[in-house]
Amino acid sequence: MCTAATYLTKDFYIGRTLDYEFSYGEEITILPRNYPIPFRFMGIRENHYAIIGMAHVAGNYPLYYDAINEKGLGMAGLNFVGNSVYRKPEGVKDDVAQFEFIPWVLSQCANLDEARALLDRMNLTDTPYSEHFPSAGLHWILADRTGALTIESVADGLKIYENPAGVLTNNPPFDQQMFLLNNYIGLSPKQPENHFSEQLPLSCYSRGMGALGLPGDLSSASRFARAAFTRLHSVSGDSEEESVGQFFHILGSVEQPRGCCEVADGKYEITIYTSCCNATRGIYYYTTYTNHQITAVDMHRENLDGNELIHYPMLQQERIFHQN
Ligand SMILES: C[C@H](CCC(=O)NCCS(=O)(=O)O)[C@H]1CC[C@H]2[C@@H]3CC[C@@H]4C[C@H](O)CC[C@]4(C)[C@H]3C[C@H](O)[C@]12C
Repeated sequence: MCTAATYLTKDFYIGRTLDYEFSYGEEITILPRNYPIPFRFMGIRENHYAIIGMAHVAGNYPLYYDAINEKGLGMAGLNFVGNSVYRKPEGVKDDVAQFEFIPWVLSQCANLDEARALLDRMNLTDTPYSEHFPSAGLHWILADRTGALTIESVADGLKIYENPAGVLTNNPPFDQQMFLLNNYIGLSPKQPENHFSEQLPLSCYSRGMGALGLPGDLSSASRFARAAFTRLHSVSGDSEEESVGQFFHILGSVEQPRGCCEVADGKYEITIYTSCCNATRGIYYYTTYTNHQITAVDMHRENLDGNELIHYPMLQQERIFHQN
């Protein structure tokens, strides 16, 4: 499972957890402005916005999982297995292979409005990257500081939803996830009043009882509700440290410790990495399962006019600061 979220303070942030039982060997990857992007059906784009994100680099091609561009637009792909249905290229609309979706949007759209117009004329195809990489069943969150969309290619077409919750997890489809939030209409960060019965002398015996009933398990619908509640009630200062710190707390509410989600005999899904991109400033922050120190890769510290891919492996070593 995975969870993605957006966050707005002075700057705009977007990030995700990547939860799985193994890693594909992903790296923080910068696609500079003059690195030609070959699209399967749409020609080669020689010049474009610079992009930074997490990608598996295959044959010098960045297969992005999540990324931002230099204009402040961000996007993340999350598993949507069993519901995603892609089409064949038709030569009518813009045919875009599922694995090219993130570079397709981020290379040419400066904001959500431009992306909406692009999505209106797009056909998402099932074309695999190669025989080693069959097309992944995904859905996406696409966001800038003005709002967020969820994009789902399903049996009856390409669905584009406004996403006022600012979070995305996995199944079920997004409209059902939003509907299920109705179940939690009574939840609040404030202490509850006794609406149960005036005939009983009920009272709060602990702090935090306003959100009693918020699900604590790791299922996708439960993570959706928990991440949405945490994000929508989030309070932080607007400095970079406070914003990034708070963002990691939002996604920390849905992180997966090894042992709680068994996917096969003795195999467990864990939060392999958590990212937080400052989309305004082009900085990719991350932590990994084994390294809690927030580490940053800043696209503007690289030559963005270059034409070579730049990639950094995630630092995995936990560093404990010994205070005495
Ligand atoms: C496995 C991950 C989702 C984790 C998740 O959600 N786990 C819950 C399982 S469950 O929801 O409970 O069933 C997803 C998220 C992004 C994906 C890559 C996107 C680029 C590229 C697209 C190509 O077409 C295929 C290879 C490719 C490298 C993809 C591999 C893999 O698919 C990645 C890593």
